[in-house]
Amino acid sequence: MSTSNWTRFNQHITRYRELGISLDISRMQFETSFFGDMESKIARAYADMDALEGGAIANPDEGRMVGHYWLRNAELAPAEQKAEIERDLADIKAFAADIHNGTITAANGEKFTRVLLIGIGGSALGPQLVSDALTDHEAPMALSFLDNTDPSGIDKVLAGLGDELATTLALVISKSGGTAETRNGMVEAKRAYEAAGLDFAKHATAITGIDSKLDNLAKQEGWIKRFPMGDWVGGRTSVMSVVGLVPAILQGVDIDQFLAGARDVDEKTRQKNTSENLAMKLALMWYHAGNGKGEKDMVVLPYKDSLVLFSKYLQQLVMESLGKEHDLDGKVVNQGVAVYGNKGSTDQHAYVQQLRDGVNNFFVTFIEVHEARQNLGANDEVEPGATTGDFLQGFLRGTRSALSESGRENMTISIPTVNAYYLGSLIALFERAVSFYASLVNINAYHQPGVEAGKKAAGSFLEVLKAARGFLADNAGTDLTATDVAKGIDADVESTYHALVHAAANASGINHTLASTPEEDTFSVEA
Ligand SMILES: O=P(O)(O)OC[C@H]1O[C@](O)(CO)[C@@H](O)[C@@H]1O
Repeated sequence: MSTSNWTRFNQHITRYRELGISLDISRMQFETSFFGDMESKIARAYADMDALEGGAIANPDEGRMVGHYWLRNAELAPAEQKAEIERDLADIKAFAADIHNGTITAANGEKFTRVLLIGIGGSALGPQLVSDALTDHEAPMALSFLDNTDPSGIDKVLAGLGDELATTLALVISKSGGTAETRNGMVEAKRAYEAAGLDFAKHATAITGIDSKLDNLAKQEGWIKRFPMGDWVGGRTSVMSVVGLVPAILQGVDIDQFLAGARDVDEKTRQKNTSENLAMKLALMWYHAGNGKGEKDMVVLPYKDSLVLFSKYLQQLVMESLGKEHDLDGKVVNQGVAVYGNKGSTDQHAYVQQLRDGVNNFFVTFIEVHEARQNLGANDEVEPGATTGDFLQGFLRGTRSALSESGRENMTISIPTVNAYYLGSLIALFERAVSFYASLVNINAYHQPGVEAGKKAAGSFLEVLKAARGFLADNAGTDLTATDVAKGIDADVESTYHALVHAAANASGINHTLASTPEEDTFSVEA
């Protein structure tokens, strides 16, 4: 390593010595003037964060406060929210104790042994990350997920539960209480419980907004429990609310430590000395790398299997927050930062070739975990003088050097180990970086207007599908093209074609005859 790299490393590593967390930005190629040039934007970002944490309507489009930082320090919250946070935390702990000790049992009187979490997006990604990162076969309850409306996916999970369904607690999570995928998962799960002779209500718990469709259903059917969600917690930042904490504690995760890790990072990154503020530095590096316009993608590479879902989690946190068409002044900006990655060194044998030699359209965030193995002293030498953990560190260092040599920017976040505390810390670090970055580029990070377009289009497609099936049935025995059907039901012809193909693939009575073009294909039902 050259002297200048070493000097730069010493200059540009920020260490929270008492927490054991550091950020090394020495391999990012910013000019020395960069931080000074950004000063006014930085000042605004700090002011925005103060206002947000102080209870301002930080999500103006939805007229909502943004309270996820209060979840780990209720003292900061307005009185009403403080009371809710404290009540929920006590309630979560009492509920978990009741489930674990058998005060609340399954309908057959036995203790619950498993959890089936039904949710999507922010109502699943956090629990998936926490479960994968922090639990193992010794967890008091195992967790399965229905996080899609894919029937074969649902079948696979339910089949995997088998007879254990009788002692499986269903946790249906939806902030809005009206998300189609989650509703469908719940309906299918309910059917499976009923098919096994089990009363779904006696196995179900809802986590949802007060008076949502789901809340009302759970109330009406007398589910075991309903945990309310405040509208001041966004889905993608809900992992430290009831959404993340209920499944976590059921699996034996130390939720107090999880919250403490986040609270400590919040505190450290609340102070306004940028050279000591890891979250602001992270946001500034995103700004620098992508020229404030997201021109470069963020590749997240944790060198630790237990963090493999972290980039998937960050995809929603970063991309749903920052991917916006308009800025806060209504100007079209098409902002965003794309995120991908899995884990090192595995990815070295997949796409790192392109990172090193191909198109330079990314920056890498390595996540280094100092502790190689919890069982220190295990005999894990794989050749004289080198352990598997030594290799893992070698590959991280090697990839960092190789990328730096070919002018690929990268930074490294280091943590001592993966546990509840440090997972909470990492999540907080990125949450705060997202908040800061949104201010640096003047966007609302807390709404998601773009998602609605796809939901509406899916709704229209289902209408076309129903009408197309009906039209085929009314014209049984006749070969019809998509154009014939589209005219008959007054729908867009391409949507009609896709609806007919889907209908034919999923019903034995509908024939699809392939011709040389989709236009000439015919569909029929037997008379
Ligand atoms: O918790 P809900 O309301 O079911 O929403 C699930 C996810 O759907 C989204 O609203 C996007 O469609 C996410 O923001 C959210 O995390």
